[in-house]
Amino acid sequence: MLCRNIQLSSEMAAGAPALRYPFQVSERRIFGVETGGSFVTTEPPPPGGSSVGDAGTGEPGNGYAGTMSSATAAADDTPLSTTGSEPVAAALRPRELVEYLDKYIVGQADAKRAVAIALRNRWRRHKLPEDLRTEIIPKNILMIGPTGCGKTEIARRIAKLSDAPFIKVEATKFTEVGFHGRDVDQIIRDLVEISVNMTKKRRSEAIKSEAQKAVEEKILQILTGPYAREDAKETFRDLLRKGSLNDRLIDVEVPADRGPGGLFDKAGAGPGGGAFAESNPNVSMADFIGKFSRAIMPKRPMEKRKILVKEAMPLLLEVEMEKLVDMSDVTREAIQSVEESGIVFIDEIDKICNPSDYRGADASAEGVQRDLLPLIEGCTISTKHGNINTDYILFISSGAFHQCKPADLLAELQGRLPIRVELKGLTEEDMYRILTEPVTNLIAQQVALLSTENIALEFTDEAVREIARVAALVNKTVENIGARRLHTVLERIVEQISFDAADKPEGTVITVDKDLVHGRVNDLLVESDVSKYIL
Ligand SMILES: Nc1ncnc2c1ncn2[C@@H]1O[C@H](COP(=O)(O)OP(=O)(O)OP(=O)(O)O)[C@@H](O)[C@H]1O
Repeated sequence: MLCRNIQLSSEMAAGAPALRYPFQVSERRIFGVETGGSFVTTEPPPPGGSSVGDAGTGEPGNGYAGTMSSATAAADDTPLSTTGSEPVAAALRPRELVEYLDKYIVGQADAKRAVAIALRNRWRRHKLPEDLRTEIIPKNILMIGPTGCGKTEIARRIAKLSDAPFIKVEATKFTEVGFHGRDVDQIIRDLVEISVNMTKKRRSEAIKSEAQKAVEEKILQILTGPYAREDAKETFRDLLRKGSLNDRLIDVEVPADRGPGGLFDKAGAGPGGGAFAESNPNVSMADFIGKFSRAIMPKRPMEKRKILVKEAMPLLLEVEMEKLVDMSDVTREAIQSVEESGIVFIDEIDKICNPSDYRGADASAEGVQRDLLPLIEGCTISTKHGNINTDYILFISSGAFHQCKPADLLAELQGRLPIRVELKGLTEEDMYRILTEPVTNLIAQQVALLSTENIALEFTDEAVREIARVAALVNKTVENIGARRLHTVLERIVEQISFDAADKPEGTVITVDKDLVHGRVNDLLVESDVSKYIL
């Protein structure tokens, strides 16, 4: 492919203030290499596979030089669980779980280990005889570390890996002062909703191809009649699959509240003109889940209508899926999944805790701790899907503990958070590693985004180091928001490129080098008041 190499770096740096950092030309490593016209990445080995672990432990930068596709990111997030009650991920050894986490999160070894052990303990507990199993409660975790250093990310990743229902809440939401005091039981109710949706989605995915087959048969029967010869039917099947019959009108029985002029508006992608109408039966799962959840409750009236094949397909698919997924099974599985594998992440727990020498009258903070206690100790919460026992839910609490210490929490709560792990603040070197090592790191994401416009975006190693340096500096001088700073700095650097990309000729190569980074952020660094608002 012909690549027009635009030295955008010098173009953009031309108007930039004089460089204040003497920079040496060191090894010039380019990140984001074009391969055969598209960006691809080395597929990370499957979590739990024997080869887990290279990316997290290799030389910084190796993990992403090159390439990435959005498909990779999706594949990587695929959970391992299929069974709900005993997730496959829990069967991974702690070492493997840590190696998996290493692919996404830099450093924070203690926290990774603690979470990996907690997950493994779930698996161990399942192996025990029932009388002993009921005695063993999860060892909840207290993560202590500054904002943006990876606390939530560790918990979220492990939940995703094990397909466990996961919820993050801010403890401060429950303070009694003001008008917005919330009922802590709502945490569990929300978790159940999440679990029901996950289970529905899992089950729907599992039966989707079966449902599609049934729809195909139904439409073929309408088109060819009940006594058609097999070979004629096969010809029609071919045409149907190719979409050649999409605009044929057929008489079909569909739910009365669907179809043109029916319940779905255009935004809802109804067959009256939205995405459904344009698509074939490969309805997006998200679309389907939304419609499906409305569809499954009461039995809906059906009506015979004359509609196009392409309109009938999604409607019939809905009906078939409705038949195949049993909602009472979904609810049962969802509840079991919450009770056995649910993870509740309570952030900012330090904000509902008063320092021991505090003499004020803030009863609300302690009140919230008292409210949370039964949940964490184990109790039964009633939800619209049924009662939930919280005994075996894993609670991970976290906080920076700048103003107070874990010992200032209620003694009972401390007892329920027996595992303490400290996460470290991120250094400049950590920032560099975060930019380069995780499989879906920020640089690879930018490269992938622009590759959709057939633009090859490259970052020199020096540029990446400079981004890390700037992020660490702004964190130090303005406010420490941890790795979140990388987003703001990087966005500022690529903003112009992103804006112009769609107007560039295909195959354009854009190189971000140290000069370009300076040009974009240097002025902000000089005036920390400005950087406070912009970075
Ligand atoms: N050590 C790390 N490695 C890779 N990415 C990280 C790391 N730390 C933070 N990040 C990224 O920074 C963002 C914020 O991290 P996270 O949500 O884990 O913060 P946190 O420690 O839970 O802070 P807070 O308590 O403020 O929520 C996420 O996008 C996460 O991926």
